[in-house]
Amino acid sequence: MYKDIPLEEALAILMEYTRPLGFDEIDIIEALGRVLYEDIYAGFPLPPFDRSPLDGYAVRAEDTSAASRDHPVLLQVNQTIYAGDLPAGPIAPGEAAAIATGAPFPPGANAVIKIEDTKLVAEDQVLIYSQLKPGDNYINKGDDVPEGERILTRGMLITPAVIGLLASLGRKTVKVFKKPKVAALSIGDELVGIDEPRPDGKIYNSNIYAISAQITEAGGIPVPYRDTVDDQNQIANLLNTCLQENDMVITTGGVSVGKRDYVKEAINISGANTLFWKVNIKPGTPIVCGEKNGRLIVGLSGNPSAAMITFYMLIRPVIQKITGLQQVHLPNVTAIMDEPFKKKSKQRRMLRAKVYWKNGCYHAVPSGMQSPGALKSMLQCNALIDIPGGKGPLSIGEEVKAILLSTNYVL
Ligand SMILES: Nc1nc2c(c(=O)[nH]1)N[C@H]1C(S)=C(S)[C@@H](COP(=O)(O)OP(=O)(O)OC[C@H]3O[C@@H](n4cnc5c(N)ncnc54)[C@H](O)[C@@H]3O)O[C@H]1N2
Ligand code: MOO
Repeated sequence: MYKDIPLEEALAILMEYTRPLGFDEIDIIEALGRVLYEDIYAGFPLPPFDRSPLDGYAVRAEDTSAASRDHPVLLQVNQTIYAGDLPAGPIAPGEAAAIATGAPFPPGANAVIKIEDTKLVAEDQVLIYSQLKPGDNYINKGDDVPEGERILTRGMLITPAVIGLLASLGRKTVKVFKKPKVAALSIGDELVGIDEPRPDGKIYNSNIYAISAQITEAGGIPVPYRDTVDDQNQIANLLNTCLQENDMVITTGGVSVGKRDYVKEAINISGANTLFWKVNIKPGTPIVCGEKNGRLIVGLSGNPSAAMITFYMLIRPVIQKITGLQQVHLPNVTAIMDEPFKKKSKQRRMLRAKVYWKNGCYHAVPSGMQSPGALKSMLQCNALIDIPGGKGPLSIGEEVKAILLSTNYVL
């Protein structure tokens, strides 16, 4: 078992035990936010035929070479092509085809003049008021996506644009990585459920809800369990149930050095192998991690903000890797402190902060009280300022590294 290890080392250990789970085939309409399991190749070009980008007339550009505002050219309209139609036939010299946006080009035409630069003078005669070059307003088949191109790749997050492309290629269903089931359980004699009365000295179990929401946000399926009291055998039994029924287990509370902090012992009793205890990061230091049959148990601090922050740094990338996502690391930016942070910190600290864009660069302010049990400061927190151990206090104007948790408030 490793003890007091750097954050990056803890993450590397967790990642080592993390594998994707296979795939589900689902309707594309259900696929937003899932991760592509398959590479997608274009079975046909997009657009699938040469087409007009405008409502107007398809012409031979050569026929318009003498056209101007004062001396329009008269062409014979030999057909009308609407979107969804096929051309009735080619156009010959001196002819034009009325054409709608998205309609296929007739053979012989090599440009489109927009309707505003023409005037219909009889049912089948049109005046052309400007010159065109071959290829003007002409969309070739495959201009957007050539046939055979690998347009989407395994491991990509499915966005609305991905869904649009799948539909353009006629895909009704798509293979996506399976979501992991992640057990969430909270440990502590002081906890009561939100549907129960709260006697003095007790607190509502908020972690189970916040952590479940973070599991969902990371792409997993949260499976909340009833909270459990500080009893090592009960915790161990519950851990084993959770391990059997889920792909991973997250607990909060009972990981420190108190007499009744039993999660470390319970991991042992459950038959899991302890991988590490304590990570060099404030808040959330006493995090513990075990593994049994390739499934991870991660015990986070009971302190609500500490649990959420260590979740962002250590659990989110793990769940995202199980969901098959290629890009799991949070982006970071350099920001300028707009308020001081007065504490010097022995350990590396993740300071809850609000980052925003001002005068051409990022700025940051602490987002409130930094005590590990204070939750309100997570409300406006869109970033964690990564302060190395031994550094601080931070003064106004100082440059810091800010790890972005979301783009809320950033712009
Ligand atoms: N003597 C020492 N004491 C502590 C140390 C230490 O090194 N020496 N470490 C401190 C640090 S750092 C942390 S972090 C906490 C971690 O404590 P635990 O993970 O054992 O958590 P608990 O003691 O069970 O709870 C801490 C705090 O959070 C509240 N809590 C717990 N569960 C929930 C929940 N589900 N929902 C809402 N709030 C919860 C709990 O009531 C406590 O107030 O230990 C320090 N102590
Ligand atoms: O590591 Mo703890 O969450 O700071 O008090």
